[in-house]
Amino acid sequence: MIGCGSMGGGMALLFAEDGVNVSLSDPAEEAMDGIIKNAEKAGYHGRVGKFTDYKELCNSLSKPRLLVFSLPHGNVGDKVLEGLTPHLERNDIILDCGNEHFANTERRQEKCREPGIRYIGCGVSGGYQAARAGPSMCPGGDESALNEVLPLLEHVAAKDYEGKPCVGFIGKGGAGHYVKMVHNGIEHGMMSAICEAWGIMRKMGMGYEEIGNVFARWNESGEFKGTFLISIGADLSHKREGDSAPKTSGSKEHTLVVSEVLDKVVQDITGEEGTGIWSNTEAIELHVPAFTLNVAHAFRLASAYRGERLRANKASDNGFPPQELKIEGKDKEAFIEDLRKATYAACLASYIQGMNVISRADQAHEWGINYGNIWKIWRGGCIIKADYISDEILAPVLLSNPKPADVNLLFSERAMKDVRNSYPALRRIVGKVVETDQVAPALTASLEYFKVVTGTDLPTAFYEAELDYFGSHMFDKKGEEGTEEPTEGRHHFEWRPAKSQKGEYGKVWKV
Ligand SMILES: NC(=O)C1=CN([C@@H]2O[C@H](COP(=O)(O)OP(=O)(O)OC[C@H]3O[C@@H](n4cnc5c(N)ncnc54)[C@H](OP(=O)(O)O)[C@@H]3O)[C@@H](O)[C@H]2O)C=CC1
Ligand SMILES: O=C(CO)[C@H](O)[C@H](O)COP(=O)(O)O
Repeated sequence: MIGCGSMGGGMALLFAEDGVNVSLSDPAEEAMDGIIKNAEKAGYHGRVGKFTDYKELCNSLSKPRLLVFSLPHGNVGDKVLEGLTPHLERNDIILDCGNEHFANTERRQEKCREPGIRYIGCGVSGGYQAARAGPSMCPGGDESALNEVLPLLEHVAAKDYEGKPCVGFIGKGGAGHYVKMVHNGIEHGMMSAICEAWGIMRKMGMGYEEIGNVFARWNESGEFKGTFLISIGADLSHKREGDSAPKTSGSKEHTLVVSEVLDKVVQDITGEEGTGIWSNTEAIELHVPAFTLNVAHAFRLASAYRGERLRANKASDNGFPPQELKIEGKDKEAFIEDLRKATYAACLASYIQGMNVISRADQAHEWGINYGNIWKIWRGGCIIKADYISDEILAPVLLSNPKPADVNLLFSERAMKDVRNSYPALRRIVGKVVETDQVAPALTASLEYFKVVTGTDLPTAFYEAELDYFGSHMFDKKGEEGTEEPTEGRHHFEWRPAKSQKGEYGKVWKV
């Protein structure tokens, strides 16, 4: 295990628990000592050892060697690979379990081709708790190498509610890391919608624990049945300082922990993680409309700059704070039901947009993605696990052995039945949000998304006319054949001929 942080440490113990001898490598010796101590405590006697030298580390492994990376993305992995390569042999396998950028993965796969090292890019999900108990695993690259390690991975991976392992070959090249990256993009859309619903309930005067109880109910049945992010929302809402762990410094015993958390999401800016940036960049570069994912990302970026928000608040004479929402009795029940459906609609939008990014990339890179295996790995152990969405929305499409172009859930009558069913609630919630200045960027963007992507008469007609006016960018005309594809229009109108300041005409147009 190269990299013994929160994920690597958990996975090292997970492998040891499964009977595997694990050799650790990490610049921090105390991190390795901590893992060895925990392994001994758990009864995995002598199964975990530490190494500070790559040669000794590689000599400690049976052949073909399996090296698991759990490292920060970028240069670190390149340096580690460079250091290890002289001590590795043909057919050794690297299983990169970090959140690495797929282009780095493919570059390293290329580099490993000549020495015959097989490099698998394997996103893992579920956080550090799942690293210890069994994560969802998303491997891509050399299928023959994966087949060699699959029995081990199937043993340790998370299991879905039918006991099936949440791991399977995703596709060639960097496909595994790509799908994990988009998993995180979907995660961001869902987390944005869920926190927005939480913020709205707070403005309804609801207590933290009362909101937790609402999330617990949402998680029990209906469209949010078995949704990991909703279930942890329910759980965290009740956690108090000193309950199960020493209290956080400066906090009072028994304070609800969530009540003390500041409103900043910073890891895009600190560079700890890159998946949110990469998945949005990919959506834009592949021309996939991903309203919810893009806006969720911008929302967390804006949240990170607290100092700037404070200054802008002052400059704008206290900003535009959300008003209290006074909704009581039966109206409150109905409003919370609308909020549930609206939040679900935004989560569904996130899935639709994420799957569209994956299928577009699959077509571009010809990875031959196994969509049935995406369904399988997202069934359990991962952050976007959502039983209802998995069973009702994803299964009919992803298990039909679809061509990438047919993966678009917007074409699925089953998915669109849910969109139609939740849309009126989403509209009512966004209406209230606008009226009372609630903060709900992902919910609002999702409403716009569904309107736009199903719309057949968009105001972009006027946009196109203006583009042609100043840039002669051409346009298609209503009622013509062959206008469905995103190809350049066939008409230009000379809206205002170019003239010199003296009134002389410039370019002469053929019309
Ligand atoms: N945290 C999470 O929930 C999840 C994280 N991931 C991904 O898994 C990877 C690891 O994440 P996480 O465990 O949270 O991060 P950590 O920062 O906790 O762990 C990374 C570890 O790698 C070590 N490291 C740095 N350089 C080297 C090196 N040259 N050789 C060996 N080890 C090195 C670090 O040591 P030091 O601290 O001393 O620099 C650290 O112990 C990342 O790619 C992350 O994106 C994936 C899924 C979930
Ligand atoms: O990969 C993960 C989960 O799937 C990690 O938890 C990761 O740290 C989340 O970070 P980000 O919100 O920046 O994607």
